[in-house]
Amino acid sequence: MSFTFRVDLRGVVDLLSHHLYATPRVYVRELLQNAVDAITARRLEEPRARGEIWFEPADGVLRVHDTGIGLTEAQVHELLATIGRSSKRDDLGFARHEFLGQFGIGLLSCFTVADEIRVVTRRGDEPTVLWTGFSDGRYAVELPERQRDEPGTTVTLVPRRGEEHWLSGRTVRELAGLYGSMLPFEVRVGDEPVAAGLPPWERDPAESPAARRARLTAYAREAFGFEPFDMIDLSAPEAGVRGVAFVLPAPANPAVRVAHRVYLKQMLLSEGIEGLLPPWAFFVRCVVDTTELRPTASREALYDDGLLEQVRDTLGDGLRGWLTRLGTTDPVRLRQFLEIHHLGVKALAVHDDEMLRLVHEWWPFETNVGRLTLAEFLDRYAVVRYTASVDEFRQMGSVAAAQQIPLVNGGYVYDAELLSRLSAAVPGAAVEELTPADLTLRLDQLPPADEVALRPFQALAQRILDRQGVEVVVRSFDPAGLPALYLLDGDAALQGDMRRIRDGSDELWSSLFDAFTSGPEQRPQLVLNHRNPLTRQAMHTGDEELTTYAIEGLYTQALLLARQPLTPAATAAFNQSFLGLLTRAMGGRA
Ligand SMILES: Nc1ncnc2c1ncn2[C@@H]1O[C@H](COP(=O)(O)OP(=O)(O)OP(=O)(O)O)[C@@H](O)[C@H]1O
Repeated sequence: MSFTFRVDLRGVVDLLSHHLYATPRVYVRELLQNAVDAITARRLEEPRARGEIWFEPADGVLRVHDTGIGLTEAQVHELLATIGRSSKRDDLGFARHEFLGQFGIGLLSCFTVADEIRVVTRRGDEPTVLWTGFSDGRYAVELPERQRDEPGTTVTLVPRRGEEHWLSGRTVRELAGLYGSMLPFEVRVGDEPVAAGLPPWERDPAESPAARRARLTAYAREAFGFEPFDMIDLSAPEAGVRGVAFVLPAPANPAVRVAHRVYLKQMLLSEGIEGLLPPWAFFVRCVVDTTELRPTASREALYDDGLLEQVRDTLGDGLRGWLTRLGTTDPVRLRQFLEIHHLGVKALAVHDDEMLRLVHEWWPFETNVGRLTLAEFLDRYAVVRYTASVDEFRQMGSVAAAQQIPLVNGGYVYDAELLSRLSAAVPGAAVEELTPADLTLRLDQLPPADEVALRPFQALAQRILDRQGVEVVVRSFDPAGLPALYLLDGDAALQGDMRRIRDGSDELWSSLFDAFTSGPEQRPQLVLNHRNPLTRQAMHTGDEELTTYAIEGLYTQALLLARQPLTPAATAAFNQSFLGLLTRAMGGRA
């Protein structure tokens, strides 16, 4: 046996009117949309019919009149009284292309602000019908004596107590202007038209480029609250999309979802539509009109279907094309743009060769020979050697420069990723990562006789720095003024962190961290510079206590130069060395 679901009307009305829509403001949009659809339907039968929508806030209620197709009594029963029934779907239940609505629930949004909705409607020469709906789910249908003079519909909202302000003249004017000012019909509130002139996506052949720029700049200021760095015309004919992207004048946070203004057949759907552009395009805000993309029932989002995906790609291509054109037509401006939005462009270049070539050509990287683009760097030095972290660059930059190794800082967001795939996008570009271990290999070894002579010293130094988990190496390198160099590569840093966490955690966690730290231990290195007179002196003091202070002092100084944090053990070493050396300098014993 089968049964039919029963529905608690009061619950459904409450759910649809209060929980589907983000704000009561949208009731004006839903009324406008019904009026627009009714006029469209009428014009399918009478192409020259007037298209007028008139909001009349008066006598404590709001009336909305339209010159649309109207409804017969039978249609009123069928369409207004059945939740989910709509005249805007075809026999197979698909949304009809020419209408804005499709779900058969929009009118219910009025219950967010009204307790009672009255619809007086007339279709052709049929009698006028009055439908009255209440928020508790009841409705009544009457054939009033007084006939409408013309076909069309008037919807009257009787406000709910406490919600009267939503129906005030001021609010209605603001909301009708927001949602309806671009509509190709005459929309009025009281006696005032709400039209806002030429929509931003339209072009007027008589308008000069400068005048258009000024018009669009004013629009961006008003709609988005900023003076755009530039504007880009957008078009995706497959979905009837036309629009303008405004480039933000200041860096945007890539983690914040970007929302755009989307119009459907010239009526504003929402100011907060996400997902219209690819995620990397966080440096623009758009206004677009579409004829084909479909909104979800709340109209706060677009259906994420194949068509939207295609539109995303097409609009993304448009933005990418603007960027590459800027590189050829106005490089200075492109540099200004990159100063502001390099993060967005780099995010894009991680997957996009064309954008990577743009970064290669135009974005100046930090290097140990000054700021240079990768193209300039390759031109001069033939190979791009880079460090994968800012710390490594800080540790190695000046020493590498002294060894005639030009070095790029690849430590900022996306840079190492971009550098590692540069040769795929730029044929012939040679790229190599330089690790601290590579650098140590490039520093001069001591002559064998010196090595042998220094063995006792090195063993002592190693014993002292074992407490710090550091390996001691002696090399001879420039600049001679640098006594010691602290080198820590990424893997060693990670392993060190893991070990510290392991040692400070309970049994369960420490056994888990053991799994990560069980490989051969990679220790940071302290490279003592044999070319430095002070370091050389420290190697030959013949006084174990003084050597200990000197090694601890050189170690902590190298740590600070590498901008590494001082661990408790390093701080203790620093204190001991400093105080010990002071005491000795003043002629005492520690
Ligand atoms: N001003 C109007 N003139 C003529 N018919 C109307 C008017 N307003 C509503 N209707 C009729 O009532 C039906 C239900 O309207 P409602 O706004 O609830 O849903 P919809 O517009 O069909 O779809 P959606 O939920 O997507 O807005 C419409 O399909 C339409 O046939």
